[in-house]
Amino acid sequence: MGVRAPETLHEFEAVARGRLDPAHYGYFAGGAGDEVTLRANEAAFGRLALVPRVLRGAGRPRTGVTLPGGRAAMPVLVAPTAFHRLADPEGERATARAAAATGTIMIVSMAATVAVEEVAAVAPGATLWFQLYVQPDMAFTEAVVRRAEAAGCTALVVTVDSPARGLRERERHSGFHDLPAGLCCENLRDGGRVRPIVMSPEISWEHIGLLREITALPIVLKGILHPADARLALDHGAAALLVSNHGGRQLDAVPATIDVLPEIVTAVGGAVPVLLDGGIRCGTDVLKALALGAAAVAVGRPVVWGLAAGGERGAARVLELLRTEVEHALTLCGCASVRDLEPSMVRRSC
Ligand SMILES: Cc1cc2nc3c(=O)[nH]c(=O)nc-3n(C[C@H](O)[C@H](O)[C@H](O)COP(=O)(O)O)c2cc1C
Ligand SMILES: CCCCC(=O)C(=O)O
Repeated sequence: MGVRAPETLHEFEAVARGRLDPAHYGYFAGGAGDEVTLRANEAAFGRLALVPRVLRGAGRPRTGVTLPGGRAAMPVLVAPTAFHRLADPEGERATARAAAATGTIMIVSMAATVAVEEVAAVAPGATLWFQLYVQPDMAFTEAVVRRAEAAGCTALVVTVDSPARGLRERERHSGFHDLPAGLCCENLRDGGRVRPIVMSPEISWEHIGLLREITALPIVLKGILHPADARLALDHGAAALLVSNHGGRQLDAVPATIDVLPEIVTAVGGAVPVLLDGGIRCGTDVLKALALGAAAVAVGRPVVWGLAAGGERGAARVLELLRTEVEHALTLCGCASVRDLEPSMVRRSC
C-alpha cells in the first residue's frame, strides 16, 4: 500500500488510482454526462454542518443498527458495485470477508464477478443482501432470486433507477468497454451461457408486485428520489427504501441524495427504514445522513478503492476507518447511539 498506509478514504482513492488499469479506474470512478450529480453528492455533504449536544454523559456510543435484512455493527453498509475482480483477483470474496470482519452487511451486486453462492461460502460470517436488476424474462429473474435465497441472502435490493444504462463519458474516454476474457457476471449464468444484464424501460410496479409474490425476502427498493415513488413503494410492500442516484452514474442532473433525503423521510413517515447512498466519504457524512432520518447509509466507490489498494485488508481498513470515525463523531456529538441523532443537529452551513 505504498510508503505510508492510507488514512482517509480520499487517500485510498489516490492509491487505488495508481494501481488500477486507467480504463478500470475510469469505469469505477466515473459518472454520467457532465458528472454534475457525481460531484453534487459529495459537495452537498460539505454544505451541511453538525451541531453537537454537550454534557450528556452518553458514554461510549453504540454504532449498531437493526434493519429488515439483519443487524449491522455499524450504520454503513457495502453498496452493490459490479466487477470486483477488476480491482483485486479475489474480487467479491475479499469484499465479503472484509464486510464480515467489520460486522456490516454487504449488498452483493447482480453483476458480481464471483457467484453469490461462492461469496457466501467463503465468508460464512457475512450478512449478505442481493441486488437485483429485474429482467424482463421473469422466469430467469425468479431463478436468480432463488439462487440468492439458497445462498442465504437475507434481503433483496431491487435497483429501480436503471430503465436504461447511464451515458458515461468518462468510462468511454478511458477505454472501458467490457470485462476482460476470463471474467463474467457469474450470477447471470444460465445453463451453458452467461446472459447479458438487460436494463429495460418496461419494468414497472407490476414487476415489484410479482417479486413480492415470488419471494418472502424483504424487498429494498434502491434508487428512489421522488416522494410520490416513496409512497408507491410502501403500497407495493417495500420493506425499506434506499435513496440513491446510483453514485451519479444514471441520469445526470438529478439532486444530491442528501438533499432529497428529508422529503423522502417525510413521505415515508416512519413506515419503513430509509437508507441512503452517494458521496459518503467520512464518518461525519454518515452522522449528517442519520440525523436527517436515514436508518443507515451505504458506500460504493470507497470499498472498491480499498479493494484495489490492498485487497481484503484494504477493503476491511476502509470499513474500519468509517466505523471508527462514526464512533468518534457520535462521541463528540454527545450521542449514546445513532438513535440520539436528530434533524436539529444538522444545519446548512453556507
Ligand atoms: C463501479 C460501480 C459499480 C456499480 N454497480 C452497481 C450495481 O451493479 N448495482 C447497483 O444497484 N448499483 C451499482 N452501483 C451504484 C452503487 O450501488 C451506489 O449507488 C453508489 O456507488 C453510491 O455512491 P458512492 O460511490 O459515492 O458511494 C455501482 C456504482 C459504482 C461506482
Ligand atoms: C451491467 C453492470 C451494471 C453495473 C452498474 O450498475 C454500474 O456500473 O453502475
